[in-house]
Amino acid sequence: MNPASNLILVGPMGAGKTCIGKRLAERFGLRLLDADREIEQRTGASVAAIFEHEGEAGFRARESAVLAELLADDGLLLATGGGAVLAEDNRRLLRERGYVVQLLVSVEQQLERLALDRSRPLLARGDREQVLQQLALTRAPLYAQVADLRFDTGAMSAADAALKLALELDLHWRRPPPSSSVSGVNA
Ligand SMILES: Nc1ncnc2c1ncn2[C@@H]1O[C@H](COP(=O)(O)OP(=O)(O)O)[C@@H](O)[C@H]1O
Ligand SMILES: O=C(O)C1=C[C@@H](OP(=O)(O)O)[C@@H](O)[C@H](O)C1
Ligand SMILES: [Mg+2]
Repeated sequence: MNPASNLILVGPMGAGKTCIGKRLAERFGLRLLDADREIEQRTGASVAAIFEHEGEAGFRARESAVLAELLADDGLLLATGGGAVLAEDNRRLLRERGYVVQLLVSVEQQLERLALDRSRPLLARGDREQVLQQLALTRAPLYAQVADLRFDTGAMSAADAALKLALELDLHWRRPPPSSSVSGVNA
């Protein structure tokens, strides 16, 4: 949706949604929310523990509920989890409630960035490269369905990626005017 007051980051694990999101939130004066952290806070358990005890279906149900709750608000920078686009209702919500940026990353870069990571349960399911390739195949079209803008995080640092993406957003993201100017009332 454009104009939109929320900025939403989607994309695969290791694309940089969480760490680029932090920098963009500061740059644009948005309230930073990370869907995974919000799920963990509400559940009192880690993402890995939720997968272990409730299965992926249990995690997805929690994820959908949290996305709906968080996106009732405005002025957010929402870093989603990589599977947030799986449910059609989630995709509709993301499109309706924000300007959606799809972060692109190659499987090679994912493998490098996540080499030491033990917190992502989907990466513990077998050969990491095969898992990531399979996820990329099935999910790339879903990210594309919701994206207003695509941004390749490529071979640059997270800090540089955030700076470059901010410049792109300055060009393309139309934010609604502050509510005071909409109503014509000045404090
Ligand atoms: N553009 C980048 N270049 C190098 N490392 C990155 C980049 N973006 C993210 N990282 C690193 O990759 C890891 C995963 O990033 P994260 O923001 O958690 O990804 P996501 O939330 O999309 O899964 C972190 O260690 C982060 O520092
Ligand atoms: O791709 C996925 O299905 C997942 C990605 C993770 O978030 P990040 O994309 O922030 O790593 C987290 O939500 C969970 O491990 C499942
Ligand atoms: Mg993340």
